[in-house]
Amino acid sequence: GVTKAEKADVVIVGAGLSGMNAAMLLQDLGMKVIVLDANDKVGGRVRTVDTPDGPLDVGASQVGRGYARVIDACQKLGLKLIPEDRDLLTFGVHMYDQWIDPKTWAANPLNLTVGEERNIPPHLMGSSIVHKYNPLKELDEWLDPKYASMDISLRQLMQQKGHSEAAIKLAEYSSPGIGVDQTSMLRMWQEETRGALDRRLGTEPSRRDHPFGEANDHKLINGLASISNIEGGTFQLPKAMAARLGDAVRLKKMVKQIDLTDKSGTVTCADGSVYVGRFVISALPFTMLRDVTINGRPNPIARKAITTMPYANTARLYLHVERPFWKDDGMAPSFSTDGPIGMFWAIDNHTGEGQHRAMVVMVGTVGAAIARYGHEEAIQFILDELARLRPASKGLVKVRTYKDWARDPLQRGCGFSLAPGHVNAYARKMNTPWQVMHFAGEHTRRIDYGMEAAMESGERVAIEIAGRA
Ligand SMILES: Cc1cc2nc3c(=O)[nH]c(=O)nc-3n(C[C@H](O)[C@H](O)[C@H](O)COP(=O)(O)OP(=O)(O)OC[C@H]3O[C@@H](n4cnc5c(N)ncnc54)[C@H](O)[C@@H]3O)c2cc1C
Repeated sequence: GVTKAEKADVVIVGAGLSGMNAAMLLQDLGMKVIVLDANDKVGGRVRTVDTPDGPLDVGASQVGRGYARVIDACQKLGLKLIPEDRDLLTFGVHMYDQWIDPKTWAANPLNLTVGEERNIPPHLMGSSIVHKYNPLKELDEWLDPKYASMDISLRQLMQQKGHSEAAIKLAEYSSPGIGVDQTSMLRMWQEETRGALDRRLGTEPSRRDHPFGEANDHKLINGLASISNIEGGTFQLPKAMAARLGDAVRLKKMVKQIDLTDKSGTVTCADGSVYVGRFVISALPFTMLRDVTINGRPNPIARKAITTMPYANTARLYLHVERPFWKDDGMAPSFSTDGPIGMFWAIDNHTGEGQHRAMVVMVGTVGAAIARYGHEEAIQFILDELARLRPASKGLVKVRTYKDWARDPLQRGCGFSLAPGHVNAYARKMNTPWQVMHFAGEHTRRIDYGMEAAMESGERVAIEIAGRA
């Protein structure tokens, strides 16, 4: 039969933080909104899983002290922020198939880097170089055309600055972003510059005793730790936002087609339901929007962004450690490796004794590579590799859950990236509305990152639409 279209002022596609923040703001302005999500739950990349160790965040978990919008939303919705209970134990380094002591690395014969490079621990080469040459001071400067010549890869930057091939090789395992060839420096520096802002909000540099040290400072400033979590798991936030939006949120609505004119947008779902809005907001990652048929006036910039924007992956195996096996083998509890499992994070329970949590964290090229394995196959592969590197861990680690975001059929990645050349090709213009369709989502950020970037983008589109309505 013929389906009658439901009408709204704004039809929002995607019930992640960005889509729902836009929806709440527009609803507050008296507009009728409908939010469509393909999943059977809201939240997108905010997801909490129940485990025998309690609620576990497999997506976003860390709330920075500078997350004004996230913190504000938590306060309004009655959610409690608690200091992050995650201290990473000391890191060892396994590279070239052996254990390396970062303290004696400068004199290690395996160290083929030259000059100053020799003093950089091998697993920090990428991030150190990115930091060293970051010219940005302001949060939105990465988009300033004066930096157009820096829309290049880390390999190109290192070659320009005269770094050794050995240093570039090391950076391959530790560069922020997807890899030394895949990510624009401007994209890496945007994230670095934003991260530095949070670090300046009260964390003393002297306390930064390891690369993730900023998460390690439990000192409260204005009642907030440097990193907080949402009590009960981060999913409490999208859950409370959805409750506030009430029946405006429609689940299991897989959007297939968007037809745009200058007056309205028509959104069609896989189940045949149709929604018409004076405005449409796309709050989908471009990995998903590229599967939606969009009919409208030709828009080469948006098409290029939607179809070519790369996405990084994060895959993590969450473990319960029965007994601290690092006391048996005498090695550093956590480690970084140039092999296929990337990083093992041993997470302190604040006593050093007894049971611990741990995570195998795979990002960058390692995160991309693991996505070729199915769920069970990946778990076995990771456990085998962990047991090979740390035989003492055998039998002492229990799997709590595994999440590979590239294999999530509604996400296909953990976060947007921009390839060398992409900032110049489309990033400065991609947020321009496409007729009545506006673009939200963490990938449309200007100044923020993580969940706060999703919230920032939801606020921006709500203001854009309020201005046109
Ligand atoms: C492993 C991991 C760790 C992270 N850690 C942190 C952290 O500690 N701190 C932090 O601040 N940020 C973190 N982030 C980033 C943060 O989760 C994201 O920036 C943010 O949640 C993105 O929100 P969004 O609204 O842009 O998109 P999403 O959350 O991706 O929302 C998009 C929605 O669209 C839906 N959808 C997809 N296709 C369709 C379709 N065709 N039709 C209808 N609906 C569709 C999806 O189901 C989803 O709900 C992390 C992310 C990951 C993956």
